[in-house]
Amino acid sequence: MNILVIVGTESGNAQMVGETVGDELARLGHDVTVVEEDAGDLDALALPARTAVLVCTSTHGLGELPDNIIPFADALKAQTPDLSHLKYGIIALGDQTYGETFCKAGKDMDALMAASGAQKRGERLEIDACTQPLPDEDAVDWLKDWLPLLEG
Ligand SMILES: Cc1cc2nc3c(=O)[nH]c(=O)nc-3n(C[C@H](O)[C@H](O)[C@H](O)COP(=O)(O)O)c2cc1C
Repeated sequence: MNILVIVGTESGNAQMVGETVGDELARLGHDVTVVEEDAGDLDALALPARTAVLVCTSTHGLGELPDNIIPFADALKAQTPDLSHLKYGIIALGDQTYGETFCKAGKDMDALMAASGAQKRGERLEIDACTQPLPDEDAVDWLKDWLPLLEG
């Protein structure tokens, strides 16, 4: 499958998770692209050619998107592309001690993908940095359950 991984990160954790997931997808024989910047140019993302998009983002500020994923979010809001052919999943990194804004960027990206018509597959993975020092392990476990859901 042709899978695009879009990373939102401030200090590298979600980047590590996105790259690990990308490596695993490639190892399994998928055609994978991991995008960590300049995702605001939707044409360059070749979305019509993709089977699925996996958004892997942390949350910063008080529930805000990391800077590097804001152009992608803004492009979705401004252009409202028809992504109804795409399946998507969300891996959200956060910290429970932030309370109400726990993993909010992941939740916001989830809503934006759904608003563009993309079809959600699986539950959003929410990784708590406080209790999970190895977020990439959780992500690879989650990926094993997510991939079969893309078949249908
Ligand atoms: C300044 C700051 C603000 C944060 N705000 C939130 C937040 O509102 N909600 C949340 O769930 N996590 C929050 N976090 C936790 C990060 O999302 C978490 O540490 C994550 O692993 C960082 O991933 P990154 O290195 O990819 O940016 C915040 C972390 C920092 C340093």
